[in-house]
Amino acid sequence: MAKTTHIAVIPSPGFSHLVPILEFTKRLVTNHPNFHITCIIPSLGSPPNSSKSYLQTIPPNINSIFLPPINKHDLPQGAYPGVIIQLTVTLSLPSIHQALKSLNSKAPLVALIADSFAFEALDFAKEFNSLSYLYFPSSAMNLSLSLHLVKLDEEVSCEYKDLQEPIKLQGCVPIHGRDLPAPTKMRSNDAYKKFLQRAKSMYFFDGILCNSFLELESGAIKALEEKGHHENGKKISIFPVGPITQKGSSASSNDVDEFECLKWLKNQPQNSVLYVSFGSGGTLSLRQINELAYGLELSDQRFLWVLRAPSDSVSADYFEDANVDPLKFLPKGFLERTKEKGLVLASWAPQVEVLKQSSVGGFLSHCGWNSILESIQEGVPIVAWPLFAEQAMNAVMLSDGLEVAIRLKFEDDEIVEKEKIAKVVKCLMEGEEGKGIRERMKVLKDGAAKALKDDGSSIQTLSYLANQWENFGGI
Ligand SMILES: O=c1ccn([C@@H]2O[C@H](COP(=O)(O)OP(=O)(O)O[C@H]3O[C@H](CO)[C@@H](O)[C@H](O)[C@H]3O)[C@@H](O)[C@H]2O)c(=O)[nH]1
Repeated sequence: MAKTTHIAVIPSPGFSHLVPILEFTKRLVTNHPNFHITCIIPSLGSPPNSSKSYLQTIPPNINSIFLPPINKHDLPQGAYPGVIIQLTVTLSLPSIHQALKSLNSKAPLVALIADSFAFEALDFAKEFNSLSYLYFPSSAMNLSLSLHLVKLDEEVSCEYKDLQEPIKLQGCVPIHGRDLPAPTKMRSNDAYKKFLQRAKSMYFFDGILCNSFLELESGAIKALEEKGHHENGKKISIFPVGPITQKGSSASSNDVDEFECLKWLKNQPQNSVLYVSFGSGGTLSLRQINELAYGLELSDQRFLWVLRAPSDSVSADYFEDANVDPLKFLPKGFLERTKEKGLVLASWAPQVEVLKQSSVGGFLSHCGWNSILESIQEGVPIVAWPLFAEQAMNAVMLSDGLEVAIRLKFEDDEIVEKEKIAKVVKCLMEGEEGKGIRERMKVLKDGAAKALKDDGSSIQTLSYLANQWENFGGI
C-alpha cells in the first residue's frame, strides 16, 4: 500500500483566493488519493454567502481547520481589499503556527502550500523540515512582473505610471506603467512594500504553483522556467497547474433567481447574450451604472447583468453581502424597457453555469483571473473592463497579446459613456472583429482542455510534484 503523504494548505480569505487553492487541493486528492491534506483556513468576520456555501463543498477526504476570525475593527477601515486580506492572514499567523505544530506532531508534514496572500506562513516550513510552495492564483505574466519589480524598484525612481516606455517582460506583451497591478500605483504605500517583500521571498520557496497553463502563456512560462534566476544564482521553480476553476457554481442566498436565470438563458438563441459581471466584489459608481444601463439598452443586444450596490453608496462593502436591493439604483423604467432582452440579477450569478450556456456569446468582465479562466474554458469572448488589482494587466494580455478581448475601459477614473459601451458590445457580439475573437477563443478553449487531459501539461506537472512529495525524505 502506498504510504500517506501529509500536506498542509493555507488559503487566504476572500472568495476568489479561497476557491482556486481549494479546487487545487481537490484535484490533488482526486488524482492522488494517498495524500492526506489539511486546509488551515483564516477568516475575516462572518464570510459572505458565496464563501460559506463554497466551504460546504469541501469533500470529507480533505481536513479543514477554521481559524478564529479576525476582528474587522482590527483592520484599517476602507482599505484596498488586497490589504485587508493580507492583514487578515498576517494577524492569523500565530494560530496558523499553532495548527501546523499540532498537525506536524501527529504526522510529519511533507509540504506547506500557501496562497499568495499567505506567503508569510511559509516561513514555518523550516521549523517542520517541510517543503514550501506558493500557490499563485494568477497569471504567469503577473508572476514575471512581480519578480521583475525587485530589479525595477532598484533602478527606477519615479512612480511606475510615469514611465515613458512600456515594461517588456520576456515572453509577455509589453505593458505600460499605468496598467500595472494596484499595489504598485504608489510606491510609498504599505501595500507596495508587501508586494515587493513577497516577490523577494519567492526565490526562497521550493516552488511556485501558478494557475495558468502552457497553451495560454507559453512565452511567459518558458521565460520563467529558463531565466527565473536571482542574482545569487538561486532558481525559481514554477509549476503551471491550471486552469483551476470551480467545477460547479456556488450559490449565494438567492438560489431561486440564480436558477431562473439559467432557465432564461436556455431559451435564448445561440451566442446572443452578453453576460456582465465584475467578479466577487467589484462594483461601479452610480453614474457608471447608469451609463452602462443606457449603453446596454442602446446596443440592442440580449444581456444578463449581475448588479451590485454602487461603490459610492453606503451599502457597498467588498467583503459583505449588501443589505439593499441593487436594482433600485438602475435608471427609471430600465427594467421595464429591456424586459424582452435582458435580465438583471442582484449581486450574484452561478457564473460557471452561466458561461456554459450556448446562448452566452460574450462576457463583459472586470478581468479577474478566475473569470478569465472560466471564460476561456467555455470559449466565451471578452469585453475587458478592468477595475482594480492586476485586472488592467490581464486586460492588456487579453486584448493586445492574445487578441481574445476588446478593451473598453482604460483609465482608473474614466466614466465610460453609453455610446462607446454600445459600440464595443455590438462589435463583439455581431461584428467582424468579434468573429475573429471568437475563433481565437476557441483555440484557447481547446488548449485548456488539452492541458487537463491525463497526459496534458498541467496534469503531468501535478503528477511530477506529487511524485516529488511522495518521495521526500525531509530537509
Ligand atoms: O456573480 C458572481 C460573481 C463571481 N462569481 C465567481 O467569483 C469568482 C470571481 O473571481 P475573479 O474573476 O478572479 O474576480 P475577483 O473576485 O475580483 O478576484 C480577485 O482575485 C483574483 C485572483 O487573484 C484577481 O485576479 C482579481 O483581480 C481580484 O479582484 C469567479 O470564480 C466567478 O465564477 C460567481 O460565481 N458569481
